[in-house]
Amino acid sequence: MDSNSLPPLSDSIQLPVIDFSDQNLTPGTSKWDKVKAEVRKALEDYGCFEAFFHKVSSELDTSVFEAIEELFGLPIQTKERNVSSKPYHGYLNRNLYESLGIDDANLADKVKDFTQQLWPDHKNKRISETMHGVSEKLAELDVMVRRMILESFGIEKYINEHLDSTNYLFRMMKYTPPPPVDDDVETKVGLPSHTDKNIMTILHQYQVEGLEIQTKDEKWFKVKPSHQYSFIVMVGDSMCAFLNGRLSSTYHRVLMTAKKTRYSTALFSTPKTGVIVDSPQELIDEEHPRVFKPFEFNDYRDFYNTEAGFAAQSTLHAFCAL
Ligand SMILES: O=C(O)CCC(=O)C(=O)O
Ligand SMILES: [Fe+2]
Repeated sequence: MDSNSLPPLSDSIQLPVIDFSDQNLTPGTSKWDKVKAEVRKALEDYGCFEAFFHKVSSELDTSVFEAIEELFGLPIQTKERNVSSKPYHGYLNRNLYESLGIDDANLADKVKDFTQQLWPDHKNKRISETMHGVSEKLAELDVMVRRMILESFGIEKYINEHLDSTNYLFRMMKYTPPPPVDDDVETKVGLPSHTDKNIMTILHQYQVEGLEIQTKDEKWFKVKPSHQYSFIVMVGDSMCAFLNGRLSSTYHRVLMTAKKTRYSTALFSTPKTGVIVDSPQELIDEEHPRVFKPFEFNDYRDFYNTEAGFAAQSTLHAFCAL
């Protein structure tokens, strides 16, 4: 989370809304090409957009919300059993922010391992099926978006290799409202300003707002989704590096201006251990010289976990700019 001084409270922004709910949204169709152009434009302008995605039904959304409330309601000693060897993958608890993580959340057995950590006796099948169900659906959205991005840059021949080189982390977040007496902006920070380090992120907030993004002119805006069931899709640093800087990752943060507990979820597509994040030669030429040195994602995340990495204005530039 890069250090940034905090400006006054922000206005709202309506991000471009892109509809992924057409059953016939398949590669090669005119509908696909239209949505692809919208995705490219929104990501160039904002590094993120709002997606409508009917495959996560309102029933599934409600089940996820109930499951999250139940998970965070567990005793802290139980939640602390959600451990991982990778940083930012297990249980975290800082100030207003608490979060739990499921690695490989699109794989049923891995989600069962997670619920077994928390409920060793009965594994909580209901919750594991819900979390696996939503992760699987959101992974479909992630694949569509990434396919569109690669096609739009004329590098679709790398799509299978690119998809095979990533896995999915699903995180659930809980933000507690700050004490009502204190009106200092700093005490409202749920999550400080940062760019995501992974490939793409799909965020969902449950009714209580708080997510803010920084636009290219460095102004902060509250994200106001146009619909309760929509998702915010964001470019992460690894996608930025893979595309030789052609799309930028978005600075975002959570400010707890609401007086209610806020829950959110995120599906992160992330380079697998050992994968080198590098731009295809097609994206490097005289007009677009190479911007970043190739890197192994775990080294990048480890750098972010150091004092220098955390303090850097841009972790990506501090780590691997040429
Ligand atoms: O809770 C949110 O809306 C944002 C979470 C986030 O930015 C993150 O987990 O990286
Ligand atoms: Fe983030």
